[in-house]
Order: sequence, then structure tokens, then C-alpha cells
Amino acid sequence: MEMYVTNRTSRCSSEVIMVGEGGMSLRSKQRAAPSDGSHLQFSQYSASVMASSSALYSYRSEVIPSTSPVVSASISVTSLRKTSQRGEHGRVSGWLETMKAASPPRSARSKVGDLFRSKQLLEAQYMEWATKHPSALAIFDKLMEVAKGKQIVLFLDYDGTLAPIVEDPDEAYMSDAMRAAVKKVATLIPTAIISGRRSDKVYEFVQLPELFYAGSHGMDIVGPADGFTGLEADGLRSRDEKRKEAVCYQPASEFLPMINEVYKALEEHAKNILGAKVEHNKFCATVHFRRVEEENWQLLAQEVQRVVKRYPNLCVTQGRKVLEIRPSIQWDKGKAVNYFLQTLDLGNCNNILPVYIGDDRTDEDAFHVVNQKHNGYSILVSSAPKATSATYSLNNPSEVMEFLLRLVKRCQTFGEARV
Ligand SMILES: O=P(O)(O)OC[C@H]1O[C@H](O[C@H]2O[C@H](CO)[C@@H](O)[C@H](O)[C@H]2O)[C@H](O)[C@@H](O)[C@@H]1O
Repeated sequence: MEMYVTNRTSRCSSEVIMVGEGGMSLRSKQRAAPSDGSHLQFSQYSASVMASSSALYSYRSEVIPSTSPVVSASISVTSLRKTSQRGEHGRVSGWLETMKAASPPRSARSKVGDLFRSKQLLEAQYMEWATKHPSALAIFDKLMEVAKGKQIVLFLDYDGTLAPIVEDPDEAYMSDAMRAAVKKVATLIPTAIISGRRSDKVYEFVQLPELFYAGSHGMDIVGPADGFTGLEADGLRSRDEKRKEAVCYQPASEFLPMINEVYKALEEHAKNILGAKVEHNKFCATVHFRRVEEENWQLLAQEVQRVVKRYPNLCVTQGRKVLEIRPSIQWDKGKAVNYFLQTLDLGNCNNILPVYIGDDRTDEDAFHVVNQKHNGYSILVSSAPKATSATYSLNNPSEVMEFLLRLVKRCQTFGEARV
């Protein structure tokens, strides 16, 4: 099956078909909302997506910078709402078929021989994929050679990157060892966490005032004021106690009442589906499928559709066994990366090297920006072959920690992480 994604200019129609973890797929066609009037512009991009029946998938993408000095691209704005134009049932069925193809019934998985063969197959597929996305640990010295004399700026996703994926999103704790590694690196390199969660929730997990935070997929930014350097960041406390020194950027602030309303409606609609959970991520609402029996996924997706179609200014994006309902504005994790770089006064600096580490589809926006605009390092965290524009890979959060510690050691030895 071959799938195409196209998107041109900031006021455009886009058609996206995606296959994700557990084979979740979604197809939609929508008109993007007008620009929010910020200094950032949407660029052109095109990509093709290919997926095999075994739910292995990959895509090639290309970003064509506009003439604007600040360019970024988005790939993930999809809408279940518009799906209804093509027939909701057909679309949801297609989505479920792909999802089930990636999760064969337990009986089929239980045979030892089958398990062994599929493990071997997966390993071979991973190795092939890893030749295209080399391990950032394996080529660490080479990466650092290129970084010599450059200001590294570090961007980290949270779930699946700093903390392992778990069943209950309220229990996605990072380890103390990871916290210590992030703390060390943040004392040497300007570091920000860009998460889909609400920023206060991420801060609750991370507990490090040394960092900058952007929650709600970059729609809730706590960053440095002009002339404020990365090493002086004071986490979320800057919001209350050091307001003068911090900048809060919330490009979707007018959507807050709407998201509150949608959250309540989703909770109401999902309450009778066993295992379903709705999370309020401030500027988006996240519906969790992970603990829902597969036979109820369709029901839950239909409930989401039912709610979202009442809100023409909202759209649905996908993550790891989640559907996320968010404002249809042109803002994403990639824009948040640019925002941080600009407020750190590094946006137009040739001497910077942004490093972005993330595991999910919404991180792809940031990978694009880091690759195309800044020639930086984009690193996907994944233990399975995955569609990505990230150049490099790390297998899991433990490898992320190892990477951070090597970065620390390297900075301490050479003192070159900051210009
Ligand atoms: O951008 P991120 O920091 O990666 O946040 C994306 C979503 O992460 C969380 O959900 C994911 O992790 C959960 C805990 O491991 C897991 O149960 C869920 O299936 C994953 O999708 C978070 O709960 C969401 O709100 C974030 O949007």
C-alpha cells in the first residue's frame, strides 16, 4: 500500500494517511486554519508514505524552505471531522483493519515457533532500518567531531524518550538516574523539554528548574526572556516567581474554554468504555486507547468523532495509542524549537547545533525543523522500524540516558558545548 502526503503553503488543503504504533491509521483531508499571525511561517512540504501489510512503514519527505528566514513544516494536522465526508464507517473500519494487522490475535502469537520467527524477522527489519537511521551512540564521536566549536542546544520529548511507555499515563515516571543525567546536561547545555502533556504535569514528573518547558505540543511555552541565557532557566517557577525574566507563549490561549468543554464531553462519551481515559493537556485533550480492549477501539473512535465534529476549529492528531484533539492552528513542536532558539538569540546563528530527541509522530515536526533549517541532529527513539524523518536513532530511554551522559562527559572534557 502506498500513501501520499501533500501540503502547500500555510492556507492549504492537506491529505494525510498515517500508520502508527499498533497500526493505528487515519486518513483525512482538511483545510488548514489561518496563520496565528506569529513571526513563523509555514513552509511547503511533500512526503510519500509507504506501509506494508505487516504494519512496517516508512516515508520519505522533503521540505522546501520558503524565502522567510524562519521556516518550519508540519505533517501531523489531520482531522477525523473531515473523515465524515468520505464515510465515517469506511474510514474507521480501515483504521481498525490496519491496527489489527499490527496486533495479531493472541492465539496466533502464542506458538513458540511463530514467536521465534517473528522475533528474527523483526530483528532483521530493525537492522535494515538502522542502516538508514544509525544509532547516535554508535557514531557519537563522529557526531561530536562535527559539533566542535558549536553551541549545542538540546530538545527532549518526555514520554517514550525520558520515561518508558507505560499503561497508565499518570504513572509515567522518569528514573532518578535519568533525572540526574538530564540535570547534568542542562547545567552545560541549554535544554528544553517539549511534550504533548500540559507543562505543569511534565514539570511534576521532571522536577528540574534548570530546564525550559513547552507543554501541549509546544502550545504552552515557558521560556527565557530577551537576553536571558539557557543556563539561567528556572523551570516553571519562572512563571510565578520570576515573571519578569520569563516569557510564556501560548499561541492557542483563546481555545482554552473550548478545550475545557471538549474534555468534559469526551470524558462523558468515554466513561462507559472500559479502560478509556481522557487526559486534559491544557491546550489539547488526549484520548487513550492503550488499556481499551481492541474490540472497543472502534466504539471509542466513534465517540471521539461524535464530539469533535461539533467543533470545526479543532482537529485530531495521532500519537502512540492516543487520539489528540487540538486547535487547528499552525503551531507544533517544530515551531516551539524555533521559538526557543529565537528567544535564546540563537535563531539566526550559524554556530548552533540543535539536537532533538523524540519518539512520537508529533516529534516529526521538530525533526523537520532541526534537519532543514539548522542542520542539526534529529534522533528518533524506537526499538522498531518506524516512519521518520529523523536522521539518527536510539533504541529506548536507557540509550537516551547513555547519550546524555556521553554528552556531559564530552562537554566536561572539551568544554565546547557552548560558544
Ligand atoms: O510528547 P510526549 O511527551 O511524548 O507526550 C505524548 C503523549 O504522551 C503520553 O502518552 C503516551 O505515554 C503514556 C505513558 O507511557 C502511554 O500510556 C500512552 O499510550 C502514550 O501515548 C501522555 O499521556 C499524552 O498526554 C501525551 O500527549
